[in-house]
Amino acid sequence: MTTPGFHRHRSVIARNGGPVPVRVAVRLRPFLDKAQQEKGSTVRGLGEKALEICNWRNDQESLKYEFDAFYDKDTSQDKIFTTSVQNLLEHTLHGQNASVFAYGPTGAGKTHTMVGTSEDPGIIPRSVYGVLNAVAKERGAGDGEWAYSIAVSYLEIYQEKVYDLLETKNHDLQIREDRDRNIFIPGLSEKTITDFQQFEKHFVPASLNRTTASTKLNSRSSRSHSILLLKVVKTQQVSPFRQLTGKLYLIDLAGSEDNRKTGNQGIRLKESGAINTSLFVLGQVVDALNSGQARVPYRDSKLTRLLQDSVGGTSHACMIVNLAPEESFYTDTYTTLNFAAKSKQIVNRPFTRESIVRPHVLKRPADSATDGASKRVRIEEPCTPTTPAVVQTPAKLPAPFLSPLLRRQDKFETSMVDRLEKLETAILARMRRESVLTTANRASVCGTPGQSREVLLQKLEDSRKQLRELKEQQEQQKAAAETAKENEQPLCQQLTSDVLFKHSTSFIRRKKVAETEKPKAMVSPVQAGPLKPLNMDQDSPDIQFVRIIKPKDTVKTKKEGGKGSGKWQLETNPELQEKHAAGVLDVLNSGKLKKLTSLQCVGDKRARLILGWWQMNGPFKQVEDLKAIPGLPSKTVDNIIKGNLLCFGMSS
Ligand SMILES: Nc1ncnc2c1ncn2[C@@H]1O[C@H](COP(=O)(O)OP(=O)(O)OP(=O)(O)O)[C@@H](O)[C@H]1O
Repeated sequence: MTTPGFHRHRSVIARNGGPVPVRVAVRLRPFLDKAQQEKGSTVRGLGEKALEICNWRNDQESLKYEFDAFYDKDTSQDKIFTTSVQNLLEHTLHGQNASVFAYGPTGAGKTHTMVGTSEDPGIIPRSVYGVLNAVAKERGAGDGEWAYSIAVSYLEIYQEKVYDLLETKNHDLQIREDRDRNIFIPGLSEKTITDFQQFEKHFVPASLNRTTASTKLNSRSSRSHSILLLKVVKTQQVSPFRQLTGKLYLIDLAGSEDNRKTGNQGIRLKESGAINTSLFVLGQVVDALNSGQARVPYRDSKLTRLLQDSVGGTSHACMIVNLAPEESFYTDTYTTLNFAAKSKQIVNRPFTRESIVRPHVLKRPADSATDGASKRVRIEEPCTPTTPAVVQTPAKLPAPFLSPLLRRQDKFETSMVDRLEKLETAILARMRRESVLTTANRASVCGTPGQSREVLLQKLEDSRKQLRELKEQQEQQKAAAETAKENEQPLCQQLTSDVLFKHSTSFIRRKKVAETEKPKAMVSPVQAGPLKPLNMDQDSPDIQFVRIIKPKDTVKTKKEGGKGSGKWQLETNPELQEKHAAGVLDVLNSGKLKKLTSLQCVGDKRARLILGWWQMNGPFKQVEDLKAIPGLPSKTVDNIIKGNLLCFGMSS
C-alpha cells in the first residue's frame, strides 16, 4: 500500500535490531466434557513457564518442558494478550513486522485463542484494537509530522490454494517475493480501516467465508490456515519523506489431524492431507533452521512460503501452542510439544523497512498558464486518507522537483538523469545569482516574491539531493548487476550455495534446475518399461510383466508378429502387477526419504510429500492412495504408478 499522494521512491533497509528468538507460549484448554474430566488431564503445569506430561515409554516418569509461558485452563484471553502479544504491536508502528500464530492439534483451541467470541474476544480483535489505539496515541503526541494509514487483508490457504476472504472472487492467488525479499500476494484486497467498527464490518462477514466443517474432534473445525494481515504505513509529511511500513500477521493454523481419530473420509480426508502436509513442511523448515541447513524448504508449501518472514525471518514472532487435556489427545500433545520445543530455538532477525517517498506534483492548469504566480509548481496535498483518525496536516510543504521531467526521474537512463541534473544545476546557479539582486529586482525574477523564492531555492536544493541519491543508487545497481554476472556459478553449485536464498533471482535459477531435472525422472520409466519385454525371451510368457498382444485377444510377441505391423498393444500381467505393487507399497511405507527417492518419478520434493502424508496418516494401503496426497496431481501419481510398476517388473 503506497500512501495516497505519494510515490514510493526507493527502499532503504536500516536499523537491524539484532537477533530475537521466537517466543513460544503454551495454552492448555479446559475439558469440554465432564466425563473426560474425571479421567484427569494428561498435561500438568509446573509454574508459569513449565509443564509436564507422562512418558509413554515409562509411566513411572514424566516429560518436562519449559517455554516462555505456560497458560493453564483458567487463563483469560486478556492475560494471554497482554503478556504474550501486546508488546509486539508497537513494532508495526516502527516499520517492523510481527507475527502471532496459533499451532496445535485439531480441537485444541487455536481459533478460540485467535478469534474468540464476542463476549471473550481473542488475539485478533484485541491486536487490531491495540494497533488502532497505539496509532491514535502516537498521532496525538506528535506534531503532525507523520501521517498514518492502516489496512487489513484476510486470506486462507485451503488445499494449497490462496483465497481472499475479503473479496471472494479473488482465489488461487499467487505468492511472490519482491527484490527486498518481502513476501506479497498480488491481487489480495486491502481495506483501509480507521476505527474498530470498520474492522468488524470487514472481518465478521469474511470470517464466515472461511472453510470450516464438522469432524469427529471438532464440530466447527477450520479446514484451512487463515492469515489476517494488518499493515501500518507511517509517512513523514516533510522532507526527506520517510515511509515506514510495518506488518502484523495473525495466523490461525488448521490443526494437525490423525485421521484414525477424526474419521475423515472423502473431501475431509483430502483437506486433512493438505493440512498435514503443510504442517509437516513447517516442521521441516524448523528442523532446517535449527540445524543451520543452507536450504530451508520454505517453498515446499504455501503456508511456509507465507510464514517465511515469521519463522526464521525478519519478524518478531510469537507462537501460541494449544493443547487439549484429554487422554485421547495424548499423542498429539506429545508431538505438538516436541515441535514447540524445536521452535523455541529459532531466532529471527527483525529490521526496519523504510522507504523514501515523493509527493505527487500536479500539472499546471492550462487556463492559468499566463498567470505569473501560478507558474510555480503546485504541490498536491500529501497523504490524504479519508478519515480524521489518520489525516495529518503537513507541517511543511514538500519540496517539488523543478522540472516536470524530474518528477519521473526513476524512469530514465543514467545519461538522461545526468543531463537533467546539469540542466537543473544551471537553473539553480542562475537563480542563486539573481537572489543577490536588489529587493526590487527580486520580485521580478521568475515572477516569484523574494521570501517565497528563498523557500523555492531550498526546495530545489532538496530535489537536487534526491537526484544525486538516485544517481548513486543507479550506479550501485549497475555495479551489483555486473558483479553478479561475473560471479555467476554453474547451476549445480548454485543449488548448494547460500547465495540461492539471498538474491531475488534464485527462484528463477531454481526453477531452471527443476526443469532440467524433470525430464530425467519422467523419461527413465518410459524407456525402461516397454523396451525390456520386447527383448525378452518370449518362450516363458507367464513371467513377463508386460506382454504384447494384438487386439481381438491374439497374444503375439514382437518376434511372431513381425516388425512394424502397427497393431501391437501392451498388456500387464495381473499377478506380477500385484506382486510389484506390493514391492512399491513396501517402499512407500518404508518411512525413509532415501528409499522413496529411489522410486521412478519421485524426487526429493515428492518424497517429502509422501513421507509427510505417511507420517500423519499411517501406512498406504495401496499404491493408488498416493492420489490422496495434496500437491501430487493425479497425472503425476499415474506416472509414478506406471513407471514404478514397470520398473519393479524389470528388476524382479
Ligand atoms: N480456552 C478455552 N476456553 C473455553 N473453551 C475453549 C477454549 N479453547 C477452546 N475451547 C472450545 O473448544 C472447542 C474447539 O476449539 P477450537 O475450534 O478453537 O479448536 P481449533 O484448535 O481451532 O480446532 P481446528 O483446528 O479443528 O479448527 C470450541 O468449542 C471452543 O469454544
